[in-house]
Amino acid sequence: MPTILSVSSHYLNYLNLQLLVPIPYPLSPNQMLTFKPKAQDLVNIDSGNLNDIVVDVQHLNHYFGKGNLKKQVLFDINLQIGKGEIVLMTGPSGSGKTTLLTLSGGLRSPQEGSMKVLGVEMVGASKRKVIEVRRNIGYIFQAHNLLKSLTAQQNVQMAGQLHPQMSSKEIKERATQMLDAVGLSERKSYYPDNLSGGQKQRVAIARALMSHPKLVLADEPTAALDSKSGREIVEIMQKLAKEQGTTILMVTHDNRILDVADRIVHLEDGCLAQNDVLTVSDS
Ligand SMILES: Nc1ncnc2c1ncn2[C@@H]1O[C@H](COP(=O)(O)OP(=O)(O)OP(=O)(O)O)[C@@H](O)[C@H]1O
Repeated sequence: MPTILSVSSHYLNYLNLQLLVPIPYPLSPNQMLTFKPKAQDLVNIDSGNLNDIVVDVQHLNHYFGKGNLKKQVLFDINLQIGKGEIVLMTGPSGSGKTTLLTLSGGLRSPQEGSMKVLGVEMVGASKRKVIEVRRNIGYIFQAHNLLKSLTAQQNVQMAGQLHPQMSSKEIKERATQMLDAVGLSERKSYYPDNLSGGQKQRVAIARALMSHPKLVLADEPTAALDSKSGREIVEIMQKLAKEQGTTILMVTHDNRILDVADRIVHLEDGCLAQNDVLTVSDS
């Protein structure tokens, strides 16, 4: 009898997936998991709306808490991010970076002002619309959220399940291609526990970019890594994003990686410093 592994429902919700069968543990490296997107979520983004502005934030305010405990954490944010742009967001702890990132990713509902992501107004958007947007976004977090019971290859393949137009064969091929691109050709059948921190983060990048997302949101992806691995991670992200025309919004405290940005924006006490343009030298 195989042991039945319970997959966190939080994790599946995050991927907007529904588990069709219990997962026997451990899976053999070649085994393919069967998930399907929840039927009501099968709607596509109309990329005709995009006009090359991927994130368009106007006069956005955000509050936590209610009544006497209500506290404003974002103040009149205005930010436009174009197609293929790599924008780094810096700022002191508590300045609102993660809040702005999670709002941009449809992981939190914006309340006031306007926030268009991939052409969709997220203020007041239905759950269905939000899920539709999220399917076109790749997320990379400091905690890589890999499933321990799945190999590197299977973890990456899971992201392909969000896209019903991709056949199982295509999903497998694309996952292999992405793991090759992040330099993990020799580690595809490894489980996360047998990978280093940098290697796990590479798997997370391969997973985030697996289905050609239009937007990648990364929250301190190098925080847990030594400087060499951190550098490698952002360079891989930069290269893949430029090749695929993907937009990246990345929160970072890591001064050593600022040069990968096309633009740096700075948050201070919930306010965005505007026109903080980085001049990247070619030398
Ligand atoms: N769920 C929440 N409920 C209430 N307050 C929150 C919540 N999440 C964040 N905050 C508050 O909102 C403010 C901004 O937090 P946020 O996590 O966005 O900052 P940050 O710039 O990402 O910080 P760090 O660099 O430390 O991660 C902080 O004052 C924080 O305490």
